Amino acid sequence: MSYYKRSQMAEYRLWSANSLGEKCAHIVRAKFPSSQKLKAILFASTQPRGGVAALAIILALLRNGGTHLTSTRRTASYVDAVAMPPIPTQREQRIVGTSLKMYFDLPSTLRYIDAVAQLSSAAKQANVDLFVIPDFVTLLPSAEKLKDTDIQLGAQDTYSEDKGAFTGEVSPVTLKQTGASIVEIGHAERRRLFGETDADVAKKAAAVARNGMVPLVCIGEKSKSNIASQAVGIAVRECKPQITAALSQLPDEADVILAYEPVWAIGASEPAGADHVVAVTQNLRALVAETGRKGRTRILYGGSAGPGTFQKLKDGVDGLFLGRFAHDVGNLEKVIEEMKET
Ligand SMILES: O=C[C@H](O)COP(=O)(O)O
Repeated sequence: MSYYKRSQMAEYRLWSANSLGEKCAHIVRAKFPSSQKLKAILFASTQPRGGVAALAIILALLRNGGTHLTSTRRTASYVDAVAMPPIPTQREQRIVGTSLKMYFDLPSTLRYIDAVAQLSSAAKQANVDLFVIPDFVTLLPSAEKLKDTDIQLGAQDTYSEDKGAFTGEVSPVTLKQTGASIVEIGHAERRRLFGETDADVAKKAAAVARNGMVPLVCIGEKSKSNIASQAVGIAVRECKPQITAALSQLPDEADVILAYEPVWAIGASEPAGADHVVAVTQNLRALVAETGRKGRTRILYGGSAGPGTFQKLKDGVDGLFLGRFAHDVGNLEKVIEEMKET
């Protein structure tokens, strides 16, 4: 196969698979002169693990200023002469939302939903998708309050079967009927307190998609290393089976939201470090890219996030999943405003 054809195919692999590809290609296009761009793409294409390799190479290029790519012996001047087709650089629509967990009673939840409803036009103007996840009991009145807004309603969990003798569980069919369009599954608290496994979460993901809603799959590492270089590897290793299990049960074209929440950052005084989150989420994006799935995958960060967090993480995530720091609706408003500016 000609170098031209191979480089085209390599670039196609980078940008057609998903937003990781788009972002990688964009980085290469923006940062490097023609010969290096082509070499980077060609080099990535020769690697056994496509997207992951591509990302590693591109990150390496960014670190060393684009001067160490001469190991692509086969590229040479032949490739330098090739003109590449335009690369799409569109980013994912940003998204922010909050789960109330079990913090509020019924009247407080309804007051909260009223306040969130007021943010609909701000979110629209900022081009940010906004969602809110109250408890099950408050879903119906919340849906009523949000019906004239663009705000999406979510549920905090679901059962994996549509109907039957499952006392105490809530069917995804019923959730859909309330007006919910997002269902959170696999939160660290459910995994820890209620023993949910990756297999349970995967079945729930399938149930959510089967009923026409988007699964918001929570993932995150329990272990924390103080050695930064090790911490990223640990996180990716722990998150990988969580993602793989969920995606394995989802139709290829189903949309999914992954909420990356390091377990040790949930309920803390501050979010995980930005370098850590960006490195981990870029790796997770590469993992998803490897699957070649067609559905839209957006990645959020959660864990003590609030105003000021998104700006630091925007190279890795498409948005935030807020907890306590959104209990003050003013903070949620600030986050939306910040997403508009970044
Ligand atoms: O569901 C949200 C996350 O678990 C984050 O909660 P948090 O911000 O209160 O730590």
